[in-house]
Amino acid sequence: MLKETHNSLSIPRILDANLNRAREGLRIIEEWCRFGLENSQLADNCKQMRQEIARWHTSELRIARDTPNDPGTALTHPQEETRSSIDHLLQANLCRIQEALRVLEEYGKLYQPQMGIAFKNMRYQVYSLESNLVKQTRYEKYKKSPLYLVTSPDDNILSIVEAALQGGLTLVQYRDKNSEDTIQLEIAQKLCQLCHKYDALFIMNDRADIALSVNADGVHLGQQDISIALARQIVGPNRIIGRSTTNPQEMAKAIAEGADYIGVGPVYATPTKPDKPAVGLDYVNYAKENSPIPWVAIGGIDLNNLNDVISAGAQQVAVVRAIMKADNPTKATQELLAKLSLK
Ligand SMILES: Cc1ncc(COP(=O)(O)OP(=O)(O)O)c(N)n1
Ligand SMILES: Cc1ncsc1CCOP(=O)(O)O
Ligand SMILES: [Mg+2]
Repeated sequence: MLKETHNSLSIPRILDANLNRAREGLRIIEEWCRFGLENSQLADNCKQMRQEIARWHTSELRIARDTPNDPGTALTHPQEETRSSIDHLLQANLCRIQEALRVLEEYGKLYQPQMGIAFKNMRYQVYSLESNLVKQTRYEKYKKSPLYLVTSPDDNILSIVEAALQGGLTLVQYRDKNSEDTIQLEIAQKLCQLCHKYDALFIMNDRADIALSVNADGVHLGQQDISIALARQIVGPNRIIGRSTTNPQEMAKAIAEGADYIGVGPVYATPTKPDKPAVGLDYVNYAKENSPIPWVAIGGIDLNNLNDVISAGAQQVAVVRAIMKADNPTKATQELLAKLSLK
């Protein structure tokens, strides 16, 4: 099977080690797809790839293994011993799989030409798996966030948002209708890093370009903002796109255009958006009955009326003043979350 010029055991050992590495990495990703995301299609993709790898892992390659004499077994990097989050764990293992597949592609060419081709194809499959996984992981996190903070301009914006994150907030939108682009970019960058430090999602209001440049998790667009199709071109396939809606027609259009979630409101009239009339609880109830995608109630919501919004069917709510103007944003967040968790 081996070409004459490569009849030592070096190449079978390289192939054996990397077949193992790729399989192990895929198994780690598969477990997250299955138990974390409960996504059987992604889990099945991983399984199919593991099975294909197993078919290449013949006894000829396995018997070349010589673990006691492998100088690499004792080598670990401190980064391999710490994983700060699921995202980090997934990233590290996807990287490991891709490296292993590249080794299999290159050294596989010396073993059997078809092996190089097979592992090149698999490398592309893993790129697309990675892309799906990033989106799904983000989207699951979005769906599990009952409370959504939309910011208002404040000199202490970072410390207010951090206080809310300490209270358990997992979803933040940066909304700033007046600052210059350079200021928005700087604040967005800082907020995005802060949110990610707390394992929370960061969404940029209005500006797909800023969302992309700061590596935000998504962008929120209103009826007057750019189209979802254009935003998708700008932010790519893996970021979340939200669209504001005030009635069933706007809801149907946003869904048809591919929004990942919709805003429903303003439920109550609000000084934060004074020119926008309230849509009332009937539209909240309509969303509960009719929206096939996640939706978030927004506008004038606070601790006093939250139960009414929940009773109308809301499972996710967005607030500005209830946190940004609270005396104690950590406590306000905890109180809002406590009510939402009783729903
Ligand atoms: C979650 C959420 N819902 C609605 C809005 C409002 O968006 P839009 O209608 O574009 O108005 P502005 O916020 O841009 O003034 C939102 N930002 N977030
Ligand atoms: C941005 C936005 N979109 C609809 S209502 C609203 C503002 C909500 O602010 P508040 O929670 O302070 O009423
Ligand atoms: Mg807008």
